[in-house]
Amino acid sequence: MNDTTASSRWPVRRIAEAIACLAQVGGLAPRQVELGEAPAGLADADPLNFARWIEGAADWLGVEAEPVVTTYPEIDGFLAAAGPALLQLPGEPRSFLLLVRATRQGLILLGPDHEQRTVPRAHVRALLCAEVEAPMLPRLDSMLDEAGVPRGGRARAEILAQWLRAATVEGLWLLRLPPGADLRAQARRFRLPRRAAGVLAGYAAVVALGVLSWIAVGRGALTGTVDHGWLIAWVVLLATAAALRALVTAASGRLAIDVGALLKQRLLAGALALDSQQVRLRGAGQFLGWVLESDAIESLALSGGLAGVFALIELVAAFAVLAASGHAWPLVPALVVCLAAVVWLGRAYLGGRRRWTGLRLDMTHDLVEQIVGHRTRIAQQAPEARSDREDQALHGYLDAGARLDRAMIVLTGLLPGGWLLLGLLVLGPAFVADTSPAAALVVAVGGVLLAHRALRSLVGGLTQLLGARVASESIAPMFHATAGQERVSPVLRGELDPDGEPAPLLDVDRLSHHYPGRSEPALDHCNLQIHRGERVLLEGRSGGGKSTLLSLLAGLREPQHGLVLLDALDRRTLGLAGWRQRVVAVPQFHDNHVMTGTLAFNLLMGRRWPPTADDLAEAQEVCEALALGELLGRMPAGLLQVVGETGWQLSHGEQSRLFIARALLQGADLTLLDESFAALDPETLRIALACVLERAPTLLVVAHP
Ligand SMILES: Nc1ncnc2c1ncn2[C@@H]1O[C@H](COP(=O)(O)OP(=O)(O)OP(=O)(O)O)[C@@H](O)[C@H]1O
Repeated sequence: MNDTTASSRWPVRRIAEAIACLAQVGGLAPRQVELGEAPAGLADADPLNFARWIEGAADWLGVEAEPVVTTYPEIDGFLAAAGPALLQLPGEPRSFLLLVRATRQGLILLGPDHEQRTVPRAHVRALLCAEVEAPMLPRLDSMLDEAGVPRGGRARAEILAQWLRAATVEGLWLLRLPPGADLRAQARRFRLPRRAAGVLAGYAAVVALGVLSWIAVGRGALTGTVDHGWLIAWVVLLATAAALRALVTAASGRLAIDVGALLKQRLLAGALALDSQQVRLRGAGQFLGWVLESDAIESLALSGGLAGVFALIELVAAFAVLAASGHAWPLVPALVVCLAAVVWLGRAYLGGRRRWTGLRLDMTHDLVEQIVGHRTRIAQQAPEARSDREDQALHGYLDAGARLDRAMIVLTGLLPGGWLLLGLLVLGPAFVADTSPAAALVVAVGGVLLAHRALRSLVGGLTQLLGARVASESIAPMFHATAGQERVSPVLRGELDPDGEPAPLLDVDRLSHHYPGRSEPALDHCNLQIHRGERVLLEGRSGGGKSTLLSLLAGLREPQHGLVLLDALDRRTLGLAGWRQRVVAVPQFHDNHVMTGTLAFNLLMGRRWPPTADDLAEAQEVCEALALGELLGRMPAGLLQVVGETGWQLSHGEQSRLFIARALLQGADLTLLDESFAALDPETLRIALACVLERAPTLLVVAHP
């Protein structure tokens, strides 16, 4: 390691400070909170817990540390584009480099003295890859020596890249703002305000050049001074306007893509942060409606927003031209009246759009519910009664759609056309009576035409913006779902284990839960203690509240009364993410899902994604221990086989074991299984139970005798 790189190395003891400094230097404006020195056990924590602590520490600072696993050949590309990023150096003791950003000269690293230094990218790359390369080097070097090829040449690098093309480099984290962060901060990070101002200034210049070119044409035509030089000047003006317009279009396109990405990220984060119980209560149909609306909001808001702002610029130009035309009265007041009409009609359009969207969402909801319950309907509902409700709903929807169309026609068709007619009528007498100089009339007509174009863009943009507003009203819960998320200071797993009398891992004290609308509580003053290493079987009558208890223990529901403590800490202290890392639940079969994706993703989604090579090896091992090895052998792509609705179909018992494997692989302290063995034959049950007993550190199983 050269001196500069060595002096940029951060020890694990100062990792919290390192993340905070890097976030600050990287423009992520971290929260000003004290993290102090890393916990004593962090240096020796296993990689999974170590990674979780880093991600938790970043979260506490209000930034996101996204783990990255790159392949050996991709590491150069990663270093060239990453930053701010945390790079863990291989080997013991654990240490880090903080990559601020890449430049042409090399990588800018932030050192422990808070100084930034530029080091060659190759140095950092060599350090990160040393461990992966080491086993290959003796064979490679002797091969090169035998062939008489110098060891330092390109051949060595090329052969290594070939040999190690599937090898992975781990221990890399990108620091960035979380998708749920304040939108203004995110916009600043992408320099959106500055770029938007640039686009607007560019468009204003395009409009100004357009007006200037018309002034030039008008002057030339009216004064009869159309010569070669004049023509060239006019062409130059037009060409400049065209080139500038192309630039503005490209810049606004890029701006729209970045704003769209920001919105999408926010909505996705919101969707993931929604309370799962609430989502369930609303039903899949309403959720689908939200997803459709969220798709609409992006395109409507972006195209409408830009069109609207461009139209405002054109309107300002139109007012200026009309004011200078000598016909400011009555053209300027007439244009103001037209704008007032736009506002008034816009309000009517907004009301119609709300009604129409509401009906559409209701119909989407109903349709999905009917698809879900289709077989039941066919079996139980009289055929003649089946379409009554749909007919009524469709009628209402079509009626609302027709009204909305009428409002749209008035707004987008009649209004701009009406203005054009009005403007020309106002100027008509002056034309006929020849009372006004020709130049003034030409300028006035130009102003009327410019205002007509502006009005057309304005109403077009306005209808799209109003559509986006209505869509955003319907998906507001999804958009704001990330707002109230708790932040908790990171706690390293095992750090709290007391040395003396072992406290219970789980301590439930007088826990009660009452479902709304139910006369009896599902749980009433329930007490339970589970110590580390214990295996508890929970039996009880159907409807006795076992699943409710498990959902409370797993953090899927908030306790209404009573306490649930884990290692003597409550959920608020550990945070929802911290709680769910420590307690994993396998809900009843009908509440669990196989995602359409690879088997590996389905197994490791609760542990870490993307997975490391060790994660994949452990997933394979757990599958074999659960008697899924034979199934894996049959799958052509093994762990990478796509499963789920459109993929490889799994039997009931295979799915149950996939859910168990997913839970075991999460590496939680407490595993909760809700009738997970119900679908297994006695032999498979014996194997699966043995695997669970061996691998789950502490276990609570709900089962019927
Ligand atoms: N989401 C819900 N809303 C309202 N009531 C609910 C809800 N979930 C469960 N309940 C009610 O709470 C009570 C306890 O249900 P729970 O599912 O916890 O029982 P259980 O012991 O797991 O039953 P089983 O052994 O049949 O799975 C039942 O009376 C049930 O009807």
